[in-house]
Amino acid sequence: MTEGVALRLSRLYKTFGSNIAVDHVDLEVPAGSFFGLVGPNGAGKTTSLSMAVGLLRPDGGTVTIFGVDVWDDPVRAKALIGVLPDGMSMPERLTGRELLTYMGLLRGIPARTVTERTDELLAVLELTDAQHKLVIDYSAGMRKKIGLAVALLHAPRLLVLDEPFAAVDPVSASTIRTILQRFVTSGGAVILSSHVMALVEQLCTHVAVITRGRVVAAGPVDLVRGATSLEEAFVHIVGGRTGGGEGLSWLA
Ligand SMILES: Nc1ncnc2c1ncn2[C@@H]1O[C@H](COP(=O)(O)OP(=O)(O)OP(=O)(O)O)[C@@H](O)[C@H]1O
Repeated sequence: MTEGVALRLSRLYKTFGSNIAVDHVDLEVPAGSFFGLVGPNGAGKTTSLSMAVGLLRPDGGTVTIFGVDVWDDPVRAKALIGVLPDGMSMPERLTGRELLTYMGLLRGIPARTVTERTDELLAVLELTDAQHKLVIDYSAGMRKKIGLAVALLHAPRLLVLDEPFAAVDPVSASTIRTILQRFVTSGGAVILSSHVMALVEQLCTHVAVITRGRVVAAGPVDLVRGATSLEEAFVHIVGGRTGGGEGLSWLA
């Protein structure tokens, strides 16, 4: 059933030289779900999400967004998604307001609607005071917030967010959480990557654990974590810790 699936990755595959970054990943993000993608550093999260949104061409497999193939019909697919990439490259020599206006007009949104939405997004994300400052002069957290505003501007049905809470202060994080929860409640779907298990546990309805390019567990959060916390389940699934207790004796 295509309508019930916001994002489907099928046998997604990507190599960089001899390194298999994404190894035949299958993933289904149900419409109306809040989906967390977790995994150790270098697991393949960013690579998977970049392919999912049409930023990086896969070596194999397919991606569909509400049934639209991202690589066969990118224009239709991209109208359905809002993207917050990791280490995003934005036109940084624009002010926050100019950036939103530019992106809105580029998306073909009528000018008056762009202005209304820009005002609202800047206010909700507490960026009104910084609206006339160049994005290049924004802090890391402010960049995340303006990036999120860009992702929301065209009222997408699926949000794909790479580490949306990294460098964001607790008050802003709480604002972003509320916005995302409202987005999901009103029928949208969100997939986000994060290293913060407590946040994924609290926010997400579904989670997938990816390690060495493979999905090793996926499903509703309650099922994946079982009777433990998500963090314990994660450590168990991903394969133990090195502990950090040995070595580095010169530090003592
Ligand atoms: N442009 C690239 N060129 C070469 N190798 C790459 C490139 N991008 C990613 N990789 C490799 O692909 C693998 C997956 O990287 P990816 O960035 O997807 O991991 P991640 O799960 O997002 O990690 P993190 O949590 O540290 O952000 C890693 O081994 C990485 O070194």
